[in-house]
This record gives sequence, C-alpha cells and structure tokens, in this order.
Amino acid sequence: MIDLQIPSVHKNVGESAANYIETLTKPSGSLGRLEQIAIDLAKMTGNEFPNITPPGILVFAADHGIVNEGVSAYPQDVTKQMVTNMVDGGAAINVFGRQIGAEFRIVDIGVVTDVSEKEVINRKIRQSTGNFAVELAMTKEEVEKAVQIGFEEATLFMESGVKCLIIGEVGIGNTTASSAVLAAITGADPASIVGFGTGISKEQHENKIAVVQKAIAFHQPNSKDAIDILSKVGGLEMAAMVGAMIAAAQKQTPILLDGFISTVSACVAKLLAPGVENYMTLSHQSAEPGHLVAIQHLQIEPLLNLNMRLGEGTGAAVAYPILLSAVNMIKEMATFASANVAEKT
Ligand SMILES: Cc1cc2ncn([C@H]3O[C@H](COP(=O)(O)O)[C@@H](O)[C@H]3O)c2cc1C
Ligand SMILES: O=C(O)c1cccnc1
Repeated sequence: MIDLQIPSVHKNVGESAANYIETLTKPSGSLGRLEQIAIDLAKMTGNEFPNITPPGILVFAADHGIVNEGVSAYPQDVTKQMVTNMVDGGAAINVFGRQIGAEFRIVDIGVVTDVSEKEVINRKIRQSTGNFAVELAMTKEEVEKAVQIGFEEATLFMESGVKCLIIGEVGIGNTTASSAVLAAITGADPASIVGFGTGISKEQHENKIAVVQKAIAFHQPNSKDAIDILSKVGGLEMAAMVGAMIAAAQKQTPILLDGFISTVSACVAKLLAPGVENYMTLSHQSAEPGHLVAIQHLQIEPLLNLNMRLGEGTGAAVAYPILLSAVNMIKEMATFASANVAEKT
C-alpha cells in the first residue's frame, strides 16, 4: 500500500499571501473569493506567488458490472468508444482542456474490452468490476492495486511538469457505483443520493435507487474503511482517482475536483488519507443530486453551478481560469506603493 501521510499546508505562507493581497491596488476584499483562492493555493504550494501552469488532466477509464442491472441510459460499449474519442480529441474534456493549455493523459484501469490505442496508458487491472448487486465489485487487493496505479500515474504526470491536477473519469455505470460509495460513507438513504446519470427514465431511476439500497444491505460496507467500501461497491477508476489525489497532496500540488464521481472519490481519499482535502478546490456543483451530499460531507464550496452533469473532468477544466485569475492577481497586480495610488483614508 502507498504511503498515506499528507503534509500540512503552509499556514504561514497563506498568512503572508493574505497580508500581501491587502497591499494590492483595489479596495480590501473587492476580488471576493478570488482572494481566498489565492491564499489557499499559496498555502498548498508553499509559494506566496503560486504556479499552477500547466494544468494536467488525468482521466481514468473503467467499466462497471452493475450495468447488468439496467442502471445507465447508455450501453457499456460507450466507455471504450469514449476512450477512443478522447484519444482523437473530440470529447468535451479535450475541447475544454485545449482551451486552458492542459496536458492530457488517459489511463485504462479496467475497460471491459481491449483498448489498442497506443496513446492510452494500459494499466488494466481487470475487465470491468463485478456486478455488486450480487458479488464484490473487486477484491481488496485489486482496490489497493488501483490506488497504487492512480498514485503512480499522477506522480509521473507531476514529474513531467504538471502544476495543477484535474482528475477525470469515464465509465458507464459509475454514477451508480459513486452513489453506493457515498451512501456507504455518509449513511444517507440512497434515495437522497441517486440521480439520473446519463439520463435514465423515471422507472429506471426507481430501479437504480433499489439496486443501491439492496447492495448496501447485502454488503454492509464499513463506513470507516475506504478499501472495504471500494471493494464492495466501488469502481476501479474511483480507486485510481483516490490514489492520484493522495499523490498530488503529497507533492503539495493543487487538485481541482470535478463533479459527482470526482467528489465522491475525494470523500474516499479523505477517509483513507485525512488531510488530502486541504489540497482540493471544488470546481462546480453538478446537477446530480448526490453531489450536494458529497459537497456537504467534504465541507467544500463549489466555484460554479452551471447545471453540468458530464464528468470527464469537464467542470474542472471550465473552472480552471478562475484559479488562474486568482494566481495572476497576486502575481501581477501593482501595490498601492509601487503604483503610487492613495490608500483608504
Ligand atoms: C457519450 C457519453 C460521454 C460521457 N462522458 C462522460 N460520461 C459520464 O457518464 C457516465 C456515467 O453515467 P451513468 O452512471 O448514467 O452511466 C460515465 O462515463 C461518466 O464519465 C459520459 C456518458 C456518455 C453516454
Ligand atoms: O457530475 C458528474 O460528474 C456526472 C454526472 C452524470 C454523469 N457523469 C458524471
């Protein structure tokens, strides 16, 4: 298992950033939350003038046996097809990634079919998880392997120069796995978490709630044991995302969370490695109802609410320029003294 120790954030650097922001040529507090974002990034990176460029988008792809229960609006084949689409640059995450000058990598951690594209990093652990309505999603060893792989791939990505990590996913059925994981962690009724995912019908939604309720009753996951929860009702890409988040936090690299799957994985990461959450910023609030439950659990404030519900890392890529604005503010604005502007009377 990977090292789970998370370094403390640099509180003193945050304090100097806050003091320095007070000297910039603007009324105190007038850049609102951008000011706190700059302070938070300074605390994470240990640099009063943080560098978050280039951002890196790391997508983990995997399939889910739970799709046999009729929980998604799309066929399982779409996972592999979207991996190909991402390699070809046509997915939403490619578009938004290009627009922010992001580096992009995609890892196959458990797609059910063979992925032959050489651009896809092949770290397949198994072909899809098991159907957790009737069996374990995966063994505890497989969970630990996926966490380890996520950790390794994120580490390599950061070593290549990435300064802010966006961790995305693709995997048909993963809103069901995320709902079950969140129900296991929070104890909340799946009925208050389960949403419409890719756009299922009302009948399918009722079935999806029942599937998650039954799975929780069947497996009785231990709410305090991240590995137990992932093994019983999780996903391979979720476990890899957890490992990637821990790697970023250990390198004191800011993590920009995306939507439902990303935030649920962040809740798991916090359970496994407390302190990891201090390196996270939440990009947006997804339309998936369970996202609010995860947000409240993590006690983190989303930057945007655009009614998005796609995943892939898209919300994070769209929100990244907000982080960049905060950083450029503290790096480039003149001070009252340097610009010879009169201070408040
Ligand atoms: C074309 C397409 C592209 C996607 N990109 C991300 N997702 C998102 O939707 C899926 C989860 O929803 P559910 O649990 O309802 O299957 C995941 O692949 C997630 O990344 C997509 C879904 C589709 C159909
Ligand atoms: O919020 C998300 O991340 C999400 C919602 C629906 C489908 N896929 C992802």
